[in-house]
Amino acid sequence: MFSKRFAVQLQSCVRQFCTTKCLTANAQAFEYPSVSSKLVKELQGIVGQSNVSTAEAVREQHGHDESYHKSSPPELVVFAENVEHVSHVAKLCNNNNIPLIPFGTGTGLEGGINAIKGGVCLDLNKMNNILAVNQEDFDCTVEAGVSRQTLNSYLRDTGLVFPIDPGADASLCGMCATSASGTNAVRYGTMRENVLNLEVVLPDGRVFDTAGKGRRTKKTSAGYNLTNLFVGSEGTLGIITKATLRLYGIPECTASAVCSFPSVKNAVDTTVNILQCGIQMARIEFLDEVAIDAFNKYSKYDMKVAPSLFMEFTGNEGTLAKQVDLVSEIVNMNEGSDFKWAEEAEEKNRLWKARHDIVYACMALQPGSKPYSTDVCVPISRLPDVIVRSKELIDAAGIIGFTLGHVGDGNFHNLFLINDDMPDQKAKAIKLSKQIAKIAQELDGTCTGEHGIGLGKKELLLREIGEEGLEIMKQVKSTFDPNNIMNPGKVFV
Ligand SMILES: Cc1cc2c(cc1C)N(C[C@H](O)[C@H](O)[C@H](O)COP(=O)(O)OP(=O)(O)OC[C@H]1O[C@@H](n3cnc4c(N)ncnc43)[C@H](O)[C@@H]1O)c1[nH]c(=O)[nH]c(=O)c1N2
Ligand SMILES: O=C(O)C(=O)Cc1ccccc1
Ligand SMILES: [Mn+2]
Repeated sequence: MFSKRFAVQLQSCVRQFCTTKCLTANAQAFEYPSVSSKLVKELQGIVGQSNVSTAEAVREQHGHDESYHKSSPPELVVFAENVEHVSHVAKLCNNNNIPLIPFGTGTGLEGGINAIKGGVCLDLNKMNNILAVNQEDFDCTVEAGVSRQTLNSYLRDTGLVFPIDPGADASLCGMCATSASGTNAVRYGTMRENVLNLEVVLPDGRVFDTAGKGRRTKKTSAGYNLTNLFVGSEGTLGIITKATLRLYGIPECTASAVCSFPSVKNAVDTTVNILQCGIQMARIEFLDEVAIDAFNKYSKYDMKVAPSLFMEFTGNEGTLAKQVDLVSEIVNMNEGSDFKWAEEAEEKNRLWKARHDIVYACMALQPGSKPYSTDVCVPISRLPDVIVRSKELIDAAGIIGFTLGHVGDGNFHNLFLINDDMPDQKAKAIKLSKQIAKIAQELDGTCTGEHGIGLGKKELLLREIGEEGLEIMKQVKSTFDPNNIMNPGKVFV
């Protein structure tokens, strides 16, 4: 019997021996072989010449997401048009030990698409058909490249909506891959609660449906939950080529409001009180005074520069009025003031768009900067503690940090502005981010509520689930991806 170590050495010798003409010089430094011109021709044979690009601009565009992580362009980009393309490309890469990185829309915030080990980026945007909308069953099935806004525009006349809203117009399968959520998870949950089935291509080319072909039930007890194994897998297990998603009726009535508080603690305590009273809210968002200042300047508002809550209520006329009364009472009890209501649809849309633009609002304060984000989530009772402590750390570090987030879920972000010309900012942001994640973990929370592990939080994942947990995750990965070609270098230390 060969020992495992010997087998790995042997594999690496074979790889080196097999490496033919390289496309990029720096790919030589990686443990994976470079993409040979022979392989390029084979890929062109699968997807057609026009669907393979080695152009510098295309590679660069696919080498980074919206995070602070430095760009790592893939050796080439392949555009798939259908699941057969995906299957053949995966198999070819697998047989040649070439890294394969699925690409949605590149709006991720943890460096998930950066090709740090070289290889092939598989862009799925050309697979953009909405395959089914079952109005009477409240579900739909979309191909990998369909974005959230495209789906919702398509649904406009049906009275239905796909509500999960990370702000960015991300691909829905990318949102599955990162287990995205956003402002209205309080009411609708995250991607985990809203995916009924996924079509997945494994690295060996097999295509399968995680809940069984054509299944689209709200409930199932049939075996392991393979669907949710792929939700949040960040491209490390296989390629999601189709998603069957839950839809919701647009609520009869919606009301949005903002209000201000004398301190961060008052605002967060209000959130905790509202949730502990069991009041059904659609969104409860927090912005601290630094974020409100950026919000006012960028989106032309004149809110009081103070810690604030943005809320959304949904229901019918009767239920809505009761909720609003109760929440107003809790707000007053916590010294909240300056209640402002957005009633017209236009006004509400403007308010929530401005909330979603907050990252750009903060970045506008330091043009050319990139956002460095924390993304912790804690049990709701621990939220005041972790937010107050994180703000104290930020003040002590002498760096500009914005605090905002989906406090109704116990999930919040600190945003630091990173300018490549100011290395001390980056060092401070990295240190703070780790400190805050560790505080969250100590308070029974997680280092990421919605952005994922990607490149920057691998150590924190180990800390969160321990050596054994990580080892089990690695075993799961090797079952699906024994050659470790799927998005290597991500998630696992
Ligand atoms: C301004 C702004 C604001 C926000 C956010 C981004 C930005 C720019 N996000 C983050 C982002 O929108 C979210 O992570 C999306 O789910 C990413 O979807 P993309 O299609 O862009 O995936 P992207 O292309 O960035 O890929 C992300 C990861 O998923 C993998 N992947 C993509 N498509 C795949 C597929 N079909 N099969 C397998 N793997 C695949 C990739 O390999 C990578 O690891 C966010 N998020 C959030 O949850 N809440 C929020 O509030 C926000 N807010
Ligand atoms: O706005 C949000 O809720 C986000 O998740 C985006 C984000 C990006 C960078 C820093 C903080 C938040
Ligand atoms: Mn968020």
